[in-house]
Amino acid sequence: MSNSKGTNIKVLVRVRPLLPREEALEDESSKQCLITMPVESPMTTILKVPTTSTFHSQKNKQNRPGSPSISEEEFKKYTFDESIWSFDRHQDNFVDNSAFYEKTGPDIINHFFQGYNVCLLAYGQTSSGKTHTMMGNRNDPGLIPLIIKDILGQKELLINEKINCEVKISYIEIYNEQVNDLLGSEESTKCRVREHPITGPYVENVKDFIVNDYDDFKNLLNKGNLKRSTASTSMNDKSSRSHAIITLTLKQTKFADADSSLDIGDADEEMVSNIKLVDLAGSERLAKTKVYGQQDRIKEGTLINKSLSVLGRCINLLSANSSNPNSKPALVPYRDSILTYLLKENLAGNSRSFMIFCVSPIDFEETYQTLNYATQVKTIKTAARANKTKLSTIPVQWDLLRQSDQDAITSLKQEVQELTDKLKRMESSEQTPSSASDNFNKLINYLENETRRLRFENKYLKNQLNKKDKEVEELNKHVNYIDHEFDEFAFQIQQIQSDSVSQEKNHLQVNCQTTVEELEKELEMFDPVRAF
Ligand SMILES: Nc1ncnc2c1ncn2[C@@H]1O[C@H](COP(=O)(O)OP(=O)(O)OP(=O)(O)O)[C@@H](O)[C@H]1O
Repeated sequence: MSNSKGTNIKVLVRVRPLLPREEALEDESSKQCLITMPVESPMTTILKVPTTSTFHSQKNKQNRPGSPSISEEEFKKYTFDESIWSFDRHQDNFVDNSAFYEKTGPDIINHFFQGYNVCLLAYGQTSSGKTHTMMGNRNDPGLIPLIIKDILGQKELLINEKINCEVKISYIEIYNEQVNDLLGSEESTKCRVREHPITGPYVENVKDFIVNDYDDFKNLLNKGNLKRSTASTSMNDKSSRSHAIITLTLKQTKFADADSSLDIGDADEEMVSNIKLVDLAGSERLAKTKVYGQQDRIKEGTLINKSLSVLGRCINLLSANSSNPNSKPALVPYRDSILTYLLKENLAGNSRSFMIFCVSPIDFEETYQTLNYATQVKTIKTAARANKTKLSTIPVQWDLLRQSDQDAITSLKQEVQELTDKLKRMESSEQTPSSASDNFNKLINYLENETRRLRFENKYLKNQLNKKDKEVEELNKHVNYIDHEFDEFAFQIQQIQSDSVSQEKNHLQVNCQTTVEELEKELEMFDPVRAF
C-alpha cells in the first residue's frame, strides 16, 4: 500500500446568482452582491461587511475611545483552493456547472482510479446552491452526473489495459438522525450504522447496484431523488430536508500480461475505492425559513442544525489538532451525529476530500460564517492511501484445481462435482461442519472469481475484436482511396500520353509541310519552263 500522509482537504467556495425572489426586492441596497472574486486572483474571495450588519455594529461598540473608527467600507479577504464565481453569467470569469467540473473533475477521477477513497461534499446555508452544484438540472447538469459520465467512460478505456472495472452505487439519506436507503425496497428502508475495525463506519444492509452505463445510473438516481425528503420553505421552493450521500464503489481487477497479447492472464492486482458524493441539508434559521407552527419542519430543522453543529465542532477540533501537532490531540465527537460518524474517514482518515462551500451573494451573516468555517477546513489533513491488494499474495490454493489443457467449463464442472463429493465425505467423517463449509465457501469464491475472469476475458476479446474491426474498416477506406487515386493517376497518364502523341504528330506534320514547301521551292528553280 502506498501512503501519502497529510493531504489537506481541498476547499472550494462558490457564490450563486440572485434568485428571482431576491431580484424582485425593492430596496436596491439589499440586493447588492457582497462578494468579489478578482479575475486575476482565482483563489481570492472578498466579502464586503455591510454597515448595517450586527458584526459591523459590534465592532463599532468594541472600538475604544481614541482608536481609529471602522471605515465605512470594510472587507474580509480569504484565500481558498478555488473561488468559483457564478454570480453573473455576463462576466468573463463566470463559471457554470460544466466549467466548474472541468476545474475539479479530473483531479477527483484520477484519485478515484488510483485507488484512493474520495469524498466530495457540498456545504452551505439553505438555498445557497448545494443541490444545484451537486445534481444540477437538465440544462446544466451538476458534478454528480458529470463525474459518473467520466467514470463510466474511463471504465471502458481500461478494458484495453486488461483492467476490469465494476462500478456499484448506493444512495442513502440521513433524515431526522435516521439512515434511509433511497434505493431500498418499498417498506423498510431504515438502516443501522456499524463500524468496521479497518474501513471505519458503514451503513449495514444498504442495497447497492451495478452501474453498467449512464442509463442505469439515471434510473437509479431518479428513483432515489423521488424518495429523498424535500419540502418547500420560504427560502427555497424545493429545500433538501435530509443529508444525501451517494456512494460509488469501484473494483478494479488487473489481469497479468500473458504470453499472447490476446490472453488476459490471471488477476494479479485488485483495487477497491469508493467516492462519497454528499449533498448536505442547509443550515437554517427558523425565522428565515418561516416554518413556525409546522412541527415536522421545526423538528427537521432542529436536527439538521444539530448535525451541522456537530460537524462544525468536529471541524473545529480537527483543525485545532492539525495546527498543534505536538500537543495531545483532542477527542473528536464523531459519534454525536450520524452524519459525522459516517464521514469520520473522510474528515480525518483514509480519504482525499474536497469541500465545496456554497454562499449567497447577499446574506452577510450566513456567508461570513460559512467562509470562516471554510477557512478552518483548509487546515484539516486526511491520510489517504491507495487501496491496492496484490492478489498473488493471497494464498488461493484452488488454482491447483485448474487443468490448463482442458476446456475451462468442463474442467470446472468436474471440479464442482469432485469437491461436492469430497464435501459430502467430509461431512460424514470427523470434519467439523465449520471447516467443511469453509472449504465450500472457498470453492464458491474460486468459482466466482473464475467466472468473473472468464466474463472479463470475453469482454476484453470483444473489445479487441471491435478495435480490429475498426482498423479493418479504416484500412478498407484507405485501400478504396488508393484505388481511386490510382485510377485518377492512370487516367492522367493516358491523357498525357495521348496529348504528347498528338503534339508529336502535329509537330511532324508541320515539319513535313515545311520540307515539302522547301522541296517545291527548289524544284521550281529547276523548272525548264521557268528558266526561259
Ligand atoms: N450556480 C447557480 N446557478 C443558477 N442557479 C442557481 C445556482 N445555485 C443555486 N441556484 C438556484 O438557487 C435555488 C436554490 O438552490 P439549491 O436548491 O441548490 O440550494 P440548496 O443549498 O441545495 O438549498 P437547501 O439546503 O434548502 O436544499 C434553486 O432554484 C437553484 O436553481
